[in-house]
Amino acid sequence: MITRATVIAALDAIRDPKSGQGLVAAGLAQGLTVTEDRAGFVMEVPAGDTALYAPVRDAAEAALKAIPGMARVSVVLTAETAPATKPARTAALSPQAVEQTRAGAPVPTDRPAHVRRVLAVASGKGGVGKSTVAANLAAALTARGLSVGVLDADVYGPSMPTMLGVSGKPEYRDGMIEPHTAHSLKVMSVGLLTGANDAMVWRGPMASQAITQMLTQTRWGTEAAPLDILVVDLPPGTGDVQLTLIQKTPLDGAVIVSTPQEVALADARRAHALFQKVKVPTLGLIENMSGDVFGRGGAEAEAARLGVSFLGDLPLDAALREAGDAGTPLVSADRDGDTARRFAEVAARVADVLGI
Ligand SMILES: Nc1ncnc2c1ncn2[C@@H]1O[C@H](COP(=O)(O)OP(=O)(O)OP(=O)(O)O)[C@@H](O)[C@H]1O
Repeated sequence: MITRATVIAALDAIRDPKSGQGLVAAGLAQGLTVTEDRAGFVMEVPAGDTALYAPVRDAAEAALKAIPGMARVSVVLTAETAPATKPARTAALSPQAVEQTRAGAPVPTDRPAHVRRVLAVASGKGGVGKSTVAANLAAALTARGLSVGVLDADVYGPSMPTMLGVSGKPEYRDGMIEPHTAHSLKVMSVGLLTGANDAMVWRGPMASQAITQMLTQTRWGTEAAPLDILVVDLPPGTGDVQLTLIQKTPLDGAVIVSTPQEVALADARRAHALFQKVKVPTLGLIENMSGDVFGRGGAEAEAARLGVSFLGDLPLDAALREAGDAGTPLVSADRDGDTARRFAEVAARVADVLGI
């Protein structure tokens, strides 16, 4: 029988690199749950500090696994939503896009060519696993035999290059950007325009211009081989950047990812309100990190309150993070696993409501 005191002692033996205090004392073990043979918690750190804290998470995981009798450990490292003001950086935009970035220049809102459906994956709050869900949902849609693209529009922290294992500036050919292909997905990311490790935030007009360009000038499909669905990973939050993006992107629907906690659900409500404002249908809510640490069922109840569908829940599963860190979505790496099956159910509901 593992006691809470044993777990706290193990965690406090690990130092927060910033304050020098033990992890629990430093307030870095949120939602700490200890059951008979399991322990888990969430480490929420400021955006930009995730690289600093990744080894700390690994050390915490190792320390908990070393406790005799411990069967399962879940430590989730998440970043707070990026602050709104960060220095703007110059992105590698095409000459047309630079021209369109001028104040007052019209922004095209055309649909991307040869793409049947455009789906947004959104979250009101950062760090709830939106990108993980987007990558695995996309993989689950390909497993249904659909042709699928992923547009990583998360200007605050583009994670698709890492999660899908793609790198290198995309090529322009015949006036179009050639997307990368990985795990049968066509991939384009805001991170590929400047480099995946280049932490960067664009100002609103620059960001939405870059995304419009990636949306409409990428060769997602051809007349002979159209793309069935493009999954757009939006930046987390419900501010002006998100509003501008969803106004300028021709979306057929949105799914909102939330953890079961009230604070994330409140932000999910705001995200739904934002989509209502611009008349994009919310196809439903997805509960991520469902289970011991955060509880479960919060998103389903919230969906009922909002009058939208509940699309399914996804467990807190360290394998999801490990697969993402290694550049292969878990759904592709372990097709028959329990988590892949849960994603398949969500994908079936999404495909059904979009009529693909
Ligand atoms: N169901 C899960 N089980 C375990 N770990 C998860 C799960 N979902 C996401 N994670 C991990 O949580 C962290 C945050 O996930 P992710 O980057 O997908 O979140 P996000 O909401 O897109 O973040 P951001 O708001 O920063 O863009 C990552 O380390 C990811 O691997």
